[in-house]
Order: sequence, then C-alpha cells, then structure tokens
Amino acid sequence: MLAPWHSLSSRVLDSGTSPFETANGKDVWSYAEKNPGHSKLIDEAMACEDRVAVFDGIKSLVDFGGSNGTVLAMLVKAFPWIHGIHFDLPYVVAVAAKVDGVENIGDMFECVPKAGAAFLMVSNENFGSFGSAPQYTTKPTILRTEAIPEDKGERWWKKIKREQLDFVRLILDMVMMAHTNKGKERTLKEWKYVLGEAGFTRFNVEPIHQFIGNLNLSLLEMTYCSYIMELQQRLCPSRFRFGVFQVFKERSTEMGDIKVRGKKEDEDEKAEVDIWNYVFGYVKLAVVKCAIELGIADAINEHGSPMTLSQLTTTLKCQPSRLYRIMRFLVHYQIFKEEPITKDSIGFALTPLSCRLSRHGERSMAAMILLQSSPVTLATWHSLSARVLGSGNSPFETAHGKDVWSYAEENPGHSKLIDEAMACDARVAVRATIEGCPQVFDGIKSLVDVGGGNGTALSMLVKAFPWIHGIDFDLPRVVAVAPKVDGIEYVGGDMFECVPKADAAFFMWVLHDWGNEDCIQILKKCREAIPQDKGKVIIVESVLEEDENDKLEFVGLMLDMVMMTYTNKGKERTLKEWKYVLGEAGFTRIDVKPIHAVQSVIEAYI
Ligand SMILES: C[S@@+](CC[C@H](N)C(=O)[O-])C[C@H]1O[C@@H](n2cnc3c(N)ncnc32)[C@H](O)[C@@H]1O
Repeated sequence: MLAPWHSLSSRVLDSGTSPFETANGKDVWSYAEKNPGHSKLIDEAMACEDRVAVFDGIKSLVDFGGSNGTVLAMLVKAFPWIHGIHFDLPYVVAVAAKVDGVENIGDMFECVPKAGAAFLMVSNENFGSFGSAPQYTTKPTILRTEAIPEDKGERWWKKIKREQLDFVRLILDMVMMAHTNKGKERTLKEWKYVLGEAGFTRFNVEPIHQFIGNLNLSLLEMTYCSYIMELQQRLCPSRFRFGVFQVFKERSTEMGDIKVRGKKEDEDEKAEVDIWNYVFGYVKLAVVKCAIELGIADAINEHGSPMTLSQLTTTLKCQPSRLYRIMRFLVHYQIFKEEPITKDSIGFALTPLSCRLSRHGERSMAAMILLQSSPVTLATWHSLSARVLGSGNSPFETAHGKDVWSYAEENPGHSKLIDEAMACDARVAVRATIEGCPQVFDGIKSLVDVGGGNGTALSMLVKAFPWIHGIDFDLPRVVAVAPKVDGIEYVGGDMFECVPKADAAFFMWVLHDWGNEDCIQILKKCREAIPQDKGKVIIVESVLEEDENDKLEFVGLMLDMVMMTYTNKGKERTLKEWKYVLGEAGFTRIDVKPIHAVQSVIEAYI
C-alpha cells in the first residue's frame, strides 16, 4: 500500500496511470483478485471500519461491495428479520464467511439484486463519476462518510473544520487519488452531480454533526438515523428507505440507558479519532512529498504573492482537479493558507510550514522529507517487529542486503539524498548552537568535524567563528563530492582507524548511528587526535528523557526508531548512556547545554 504513494505527484501532473497501477501493474481490485493475501487484508481492514456503522429497519437488504460480509453478519444478527444479500465481486464473495440469513452474490457493474433497500458503505468513493453509464441509472445509493454541508461553495472544508473527523475524509480523498483510477471523496455538489446523472432528482442529506464530538457515546448508540439520505420516492416501487446510524462498541437499544460520561468514555472517544492518524499515518508524508516534487512552495515563492488555483495549475502544468484536491488537503493542515487576491478571487499563500517545503532557503527541510519518504527508506520499516524479536539483520540490511553506508557507496543518488537531508538539519542545529552557546568554540583554533558529510555544519561554524580552521572528515567518497569552502580542509578517511588532529573534535548526528562499543572506539580515536591537556569533543546529538516539557522530545524518540531501523546498533541516548560511552572512552568531565533544536550540545573533556 505504500508503493503507490511514490507517484502521487505524477498523478497530479497527469502523467501516467493511477499510482496504484504504476506501482502494481493493475488496478486495486484486479490486483486483489490475483493476490488473495492482499484481498484478505483489504477485507479485514474494511471489517474494522464496518464495526462502527449499522443499517436498520428493512426486511431485505443488499450490501453493495460488502467485502467479507462483516456488516451484513452484524445486521442479520442484530435484526433477524432482515434477509441479507451480500453483493461483491465474485472472488471476494467466494471467500466471505457464510452466515445464516445472508445470500452471497456479486458484481455491481453487471446486475444488482432486488431488495427492499440497498446499502453502500465506503464504496462509491472508489469509483469516478457514474456519468451516463446505463447500468447505474436505477441504482440506489447510500453513502456514509462523504456528506458535506453545501452552503459554502468551493471552500466547504473551512466550514466543517470543527468536526473532529474531517481530516479522515480529506486523507481518504488522497487515498482514493493514490489507490484508485478515478475515485475521490465528494462534496455535496459532486454527490448531486453523480446522483442526478444516475436519475435521482431529489434527496436529502443530514450529516452526523456529532459523529464523535461531544455527545454521550451511549446516546449516540441509540440515535437512529443520525445520517439519512432519502432517495426512496424516486428509487423503485418498493419504496427504498435509507438510514444509517452509528454504533459504538456495545450497542444499546433502551432509551433509558444513557450513561454518565466518564474518563474511560473520554479516552475511548479520543481514541476513535486518534486511531485514524495511525491508520493513515503515511498519507501526510506522501502528500507533503508530492508538494515538494511539484514545487508548489517554490512556485508561490517565485511568484512573490498568493497564487490562484488556475495560476498554480498553469505554472506547475498540473491536472487542475487533482491539484485542487492536493491544495484542499494542504490548506486543511495549515501547510498553505488562503488569502484574498482581489474582491472575487482567493489565492494560496505560504506559511512558515510551507516555507520549509521549499527546496531552497535556510529553513528548507525538503531533502529530509524526500529521504524519509524515499522507497529505500520506507522499505526498511516492514521488518521493525522482526528486529524487536531479535530475528535477523537490521531492517535496512533485510531490505537492501547491506548496511546503509555500503548501500550509499554503491548508490550515489541515495548518498546524495542522505547528504542533502543531513544538511537540512545542520542548518537548523548549527544555527541553534551558534546562537545558544557560542562560548563552546572559544579558544578553538582548529576543529575536525568527524562524519561531517558535505560540510554544511562546518561552513557555518567557520563563518561564525572565522578564527577556526575547519577539517571536514568523512568517508573518501563523501568528501570527494562536498562543495569546497574557504577555510575548510577536506580529508577522506575512516574514523574507526584515525581522526585528523585538531584542538577539538565535533560530531553531529554521527554517534547515534553506532552501538556503544563502536562509539567508544571512535571516541578513543578522537582522544588521540586532540591535545591531552585542553582538548575536547563537542557532540551535537539528542539527549533523551532530560526535559519532558521539551516540545521536540518526540523527535528524539522518533529518531530512536529510525536508528533501530536504519542502522545496525545505532540509538538515541539518555544522559546516563552518554556518560557511559564517554567515560569508557576516557572522557571524565562532561557538560550538557540544551539548544533550540532536537539536539543538545555535549562538551566532553579528557
Ligand atoms: C548521519 S550523517 C551526519 C552528517 C553530518 N554530521 C551532519 O549532521 O550533517 C553520518 C555521517 O557519517 C559518515 N560516516 C559513516 N561511516 C564513517 C566512517 N567510518 N568514517 C568517517 N565518516 C563516516 C557518513 O558518510 C555520514 O556523512
């Protein structure tokens, strides 16, 4: 499911097939047909979703795209007078659990079984507009998550931002763009269009305003028809009636059973919302990567003022409706903002966050995002649990057959991506170091940056402290391509064997790549390289568990997971762990200074 996201920007540029097809050679349903394991995963995932919604009040019910039949099984159990017809593609229906009271048949593009009502949940968004397709002209449709109040024109999302689950709808829209050919989440205007084209001229939508919100959960459990689309008059002689109501956990049918809200309910309610952040955790990363690849922030920056959708579409040569959906998503997350351009037009403007998506500039984090979202990096995460079980190599080696540095040596493109990503962080962390504790560099005439990458950190340091002679020390292939800067000497070598001599050794985001024994060996080489009386090492790395109020503490914890996945024995360290490795390497005195960055500055003296 991650592979399609790499071609989201191509999709917005309208070059090629859907991202899912680009990644997997066929559309999602054909792929599922040929891959029963994936088909089962889809069915089970849909079943999780199914458990929170139930349909009631009808004698016979056809469930369109009913997946593995979880909904119908729940319905016929809860309402035994319902005769259920489970309707899906033949290969899905073939492996669906057989349930008393449910008939299994399928392919909604061919024919639709007759029933007293039709139920369609999380299914229509998979397909494009019905258009004039004759097979849809008499089909009833019920939709659960998609209704959006209309009054509101194109920027409806602003009006409903308060609803806690709005973000899920917007995320699902991105999932539809990546995983289906023409699927999308729809505004009411768009629903009116497809329903109208299919022959439904009158309908009413009642959104679930308190899908999760402030209502008591039990009350929600009992609320009938919190969301209704009435299409019945127009649908067919048997007068379809549609209702969907939400059921959370234990269902209750007695009106008197309204519980007093407690901590557990609050936590449960929060969990109902929060879980979606994990279900679709990768979507934000994928959309932001898409925005970088398209150069949205760069285009607005070059334009010098907010740009309308049509200006952006022309400049970036994108498919307009897809770019619109991407921008809708990014505005929702306040990555871009809307600003009036004239009395009648609105444009997209930069925010501090989108400035960081620009490929240029002091604050750019674009390369870091491109590294973390690259196929090479993402592939490593699939074996994290195996790593925790202690079975096998590091996830990076499992995915790519060699450790990260050997892989980078053979893949200059990935090596460049690592160097550029590190430079993003260096610009932030070194600025924070220079501003937060300049005294650390007092009296230092020469400084060796061990594992200095492309020299970004060192070039900032020698600029801020021009009396320092800098030595950028890294693997030979890395220093060979580093841009050369006055005042810096470039030395290729292996820090496990020898470190160039200097008054002080500087490390930034190097020691966390290595296990304790390796760190001790590297630090011993540094001890040999610096003056024994007043020499020191300066380490710019995370110190975990020092300040629970630190807003960036979570980054340290995430980096620790990155280290577990990306390296053999690397880890982020607590102060106790830093004291241990430094002590074992012969450094007896250490001083830690927090800075405005993920890292702290650790000074260690012999
Ligand atoms: C995570 S990067 C940090 C780069 C830089 N310090 C920064 O923060 O921008 C780790 C660096 O260690 C370098 N490195 C890995 N093994 C090395 C070795 N044996 N000797 C010297 N440098 C090494 C890598 O090439 C890479 O540039």
